[in-house]
Amino acid sequence: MNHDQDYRVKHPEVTVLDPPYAIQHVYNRQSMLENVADLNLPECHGKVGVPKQLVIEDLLSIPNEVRKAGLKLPLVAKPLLVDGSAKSHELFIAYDESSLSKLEPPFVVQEFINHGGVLFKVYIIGETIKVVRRFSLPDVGKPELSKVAGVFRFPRVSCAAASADDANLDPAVAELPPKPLLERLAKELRLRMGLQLFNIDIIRENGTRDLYYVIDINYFPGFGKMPEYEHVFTDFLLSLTQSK
Ligand SMILES: Nc1ncnc2c1ncn2[C@@H]1O[C@H](COP(=O)(O)OP(=O)(O)OP(=O)(O)O)[C@@H](O)[C@H]1O
Ligand SMILES: [Mg+2]
Repeated sequence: MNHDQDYRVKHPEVTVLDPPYAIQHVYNRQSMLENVADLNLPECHGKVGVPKQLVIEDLLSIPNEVRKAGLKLPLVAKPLLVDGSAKSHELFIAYDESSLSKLEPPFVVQEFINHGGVLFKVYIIGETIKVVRRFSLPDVGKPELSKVAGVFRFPRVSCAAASADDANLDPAVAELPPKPLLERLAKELRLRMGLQLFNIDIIRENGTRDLYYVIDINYFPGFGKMPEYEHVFTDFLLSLTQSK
C-alpha cells in the first residue's frame, strides 16, 4: 500500500481530490507529456501530439544525442523539474546544438514549433473545460535560423504573455481548437493522469489547420484567469459533496 492509499484508509472522512503521486507526475517535464504521447487519440477534428523531445542528463551527450534524436532547429530547452521556482520556469532557445552545452542539466530539449505567436490555455476542473488565447513566442523564420547562433534565455514567458482574446489576429492563427478535440483530450488526460484540476498549454503548428502540440501541463494553475471559474469551481465542489 502506498502513502496515499494508506492515508485514505486511515481517514475515510477526507476526500482526496487529486492524489500526490499523480500530481508529482506533472512536476517532471518528461513524465508530464508521456500521457499525451501515449494517447493515440483517433483523429477527431485534428491531431494532437507532443514536440519531439529529449532529456539531457549530462553535457557530454551534447550535441551528439540531439543530432541522433533527429531534433530540428531551433530548439527549446527547459529545466527538467518544475518546482514553482522562477528558475524552473526559465526557457532557452538554441539556434544550434552545441550552444546547449552552456546550460545546466538536467533539462529537456524539444523542437520549437512555429505557431503564429498564439497559444491556447485549456483549463480543466473536473468535467468542465474552458479555453483562452494567450500571446506566446513569435515564429522563428528560416533566414533568422541561418544568421543567428547561440542560446537565448527567456525568464518566465507566461508571466509576460498578455491575453490575446481581444487582439487583432490572423483568423487562421486565432481560431480556437475545435471543442470536440479539446473535450476528448481533456477527458482522456483526466482519466490517465488521475487528476481533476489542471491546465494544458496547446499550440497549433502555423500553416496547418489541425496539427496540435501539447507543450505544458500545470497542476492547479492560477484559475483566476479561467473565465467563470467562480461558478465552475463552486459547482465542482458541490458535486463532490453530492457524490459522497
Ligand atoms: N516546443 C515549443 N515550441 C514553441 N514554443 C514553445 C515551445 N515550448 C514552449 N514554448 C513557448 O514558451 C512558453 C513557456 O513554455 P512552457 O509553458 O513549457 O514553460 P513553463 O515554464 O512551464 O510555463 P508556465 O509558466 O506556463 O508554467 C510557452 O507558453 C510558449 O510560448
Ligand atoms: Mg506554460
